[in-house]
Amino acid sequence: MSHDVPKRNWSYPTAIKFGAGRIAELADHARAAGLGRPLLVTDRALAALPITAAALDVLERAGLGRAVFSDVDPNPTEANMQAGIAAYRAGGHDGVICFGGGSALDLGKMIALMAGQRAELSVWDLEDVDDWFTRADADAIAPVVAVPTTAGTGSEVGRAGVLTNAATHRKKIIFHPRLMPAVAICDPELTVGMPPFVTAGTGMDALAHCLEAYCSPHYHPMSQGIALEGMRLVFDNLPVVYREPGNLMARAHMMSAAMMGAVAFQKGLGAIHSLSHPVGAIYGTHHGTTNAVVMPAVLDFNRPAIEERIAAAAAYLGIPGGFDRFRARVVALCEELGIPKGLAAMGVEADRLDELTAMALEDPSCGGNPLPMTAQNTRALFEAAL
Ligand SMILES: NC(=O)c1ccc[n+]([C@@H]2O[C@H](COP(=O)([O-])OP(=O)(O)OC[C@H]3O[C@@H](n4cnc5c(N)ncnc54)[C@H](O)[C@@H]3O)[C@@H](O)[C@H]2O)c1
Ligand SMILES: [Fe+2]
Repeated sequence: MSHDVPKRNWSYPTAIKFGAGRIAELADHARAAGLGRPLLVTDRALAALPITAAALDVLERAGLGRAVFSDVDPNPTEANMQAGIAAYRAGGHDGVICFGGGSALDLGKMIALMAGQRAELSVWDLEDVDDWFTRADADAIAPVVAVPTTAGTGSEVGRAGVLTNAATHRKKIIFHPRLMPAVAICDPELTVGMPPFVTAGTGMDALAHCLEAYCSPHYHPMSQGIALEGMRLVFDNLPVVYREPGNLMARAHMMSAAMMGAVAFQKGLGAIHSLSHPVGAIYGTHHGTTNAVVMPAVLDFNRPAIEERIAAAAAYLGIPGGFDRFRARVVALCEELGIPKGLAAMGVEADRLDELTAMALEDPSCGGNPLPMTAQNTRALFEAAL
């Protein structure tokens, strides 16, 4: 019966240097990854913070310079990428240090991916569809060192970046197997200064990755286990870091949960992400916060397909009472974290739901949802989440 065994491509993460204070090792790991003239890519707000100056000091003391590119928007765009490529080429750099949240990490990865490619290749030709990545010259991809300062996207252990096409208002997942950072430096001290709403939203992104991976129907038992334990880490630690920003152990657990979510979601994402991507592309809302807002409605939507599976998760997580209590726990967590009560509270307009529905159905995350998504049920889902 060997023909019943599914064919799958699994890939597991990069080297991870985990622990408080490990940013002090940045120059050593950058050199080991082959970087002699790195460009540190971060965003404008982070560029002004002491954690960034301290990281640059480490590089400078080791003779690696302190070149920075910080023209990065939240939900970064192709224009950000082109400006970054120009800075990379002008500085004669030989690799990228991605320093920040998902926006800076992804944009840094896009610069590393595209700076050495032939001029005719558009980044949109490398969308995560079929084997489009083969259009890129793999040997031209610059090495990347990733330093997350949020605990949510897990981009530091992933092979993709999310880029917004400002012309079409589409958020696209750009993928290449060689885009995996050579090393990720995960220092929980870097996440302590996140504003509370960023702590909340990014932590809910990690939960969304674990939850969607766990519920996805695809066969991937390793991801299944990782997603379940990732959910436990979020439920146990996200309220703690929100209340006590300086709790380093809880911050460390959230960094682990973020990476576990990203490792797990190679199993698949689902309706949470397919709804959230168009909302983020049109309204510029924070990704993880948007995921949290739609999460209860998506749980209800998928209930017929996931009720038993969620009951099993609830039992593992110490939430007695099956699906209903699990859902109630998600809602209570959102309330505790001050997550907006619906998409309307984030500025989403009812008269744009048809457009958002069409965009959600184009999003590749749909494919991992436990139930098929149609124009009718997706529009109804948006209404429920409004
Ligand atoms: N590559 C992936 O697999 C993947 C997965 C999920 C999401 N994403 C993408 O990542 C982006 C979101 O990333 P994010 O949620 O990490 O937010 P973000 O990178 O947009 O950062 C949010 C805000 O927090 C600030 N900030 C970050 N770290 C800080 C710190 N330590 N102290 C103070 N301020 C800090 C930033 O300056 C920014 O203003 C979206 O574009 C999303 O689509 C990517
Ligand atoms: Fe996400």
